Amino acid sequence: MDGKSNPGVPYDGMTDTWVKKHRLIYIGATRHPFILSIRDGTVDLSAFKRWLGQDYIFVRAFVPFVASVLIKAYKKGDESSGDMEVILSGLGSLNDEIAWFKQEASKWGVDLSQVAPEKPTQDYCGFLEELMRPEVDYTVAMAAFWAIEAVYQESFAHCLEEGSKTPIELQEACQRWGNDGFGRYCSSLRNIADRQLEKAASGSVPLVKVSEDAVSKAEVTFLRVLEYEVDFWNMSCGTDGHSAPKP
Ligand SMILES: Cc1ncc(CN)c(N)n1
Repeated sequence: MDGKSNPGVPYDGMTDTWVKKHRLIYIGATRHPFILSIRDGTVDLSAFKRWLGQDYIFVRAFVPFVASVLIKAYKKGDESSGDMEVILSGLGSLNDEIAWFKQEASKWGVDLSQVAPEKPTQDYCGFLEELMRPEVDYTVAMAAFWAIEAVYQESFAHCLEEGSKTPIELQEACQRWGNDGFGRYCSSLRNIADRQLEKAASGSVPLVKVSEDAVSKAEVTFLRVLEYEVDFWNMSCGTDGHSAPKP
């Protein structure tokens, strides 16, 4: 699972190997029919409103998860890595994101205080809780953090590409995650995850078993993130069997 088995072929990092290896599910998460419907302008606005309410609940749960990653970065004690600064900037953006959700909800007439979490939201938030445990390795938590942000970045950036017919009233939402600055932030998260994975894969001898474990756990965690993201989009579309659109 070290992704370096081809001598002579440029090595882009473990996360790149995973994206290539798990291409189908990665495409499933980043080119989901919900996103494609925004991009081609056919999106059902009740689906968008459902996504808005559920994602507000998710983002509130995501904040303590990111805080837990910050604690892990601090405990690692490598001040010169700059990891804490990157993660802190993420927490700052989440503060803006929560304010944006409130403003957007009032624009669309969604009463956030009345939104109850659907099953996929509950499950995804439960997964974040699991990842917050102190015994979860920093490498595993960072891989999850990068994957969660990257799915939104790639999905919403696709809705802003040339030729897309994203309705004007949804463009601001797409800009939030599809802008270049968010893209650079995701690259920083990816670099941290890749560096950690690289260290774990080449682990110092007495810790070899622990490190290899972290690498395989991180890959499984990456896949679980993609599955949760697909379920989340399915729920937004009303195609998950739990939340059929109200007539
Ligand atoms: C479900 C989900 N995944 C990712 C993100 C990006 N923070 C989000 N807001 N919601």
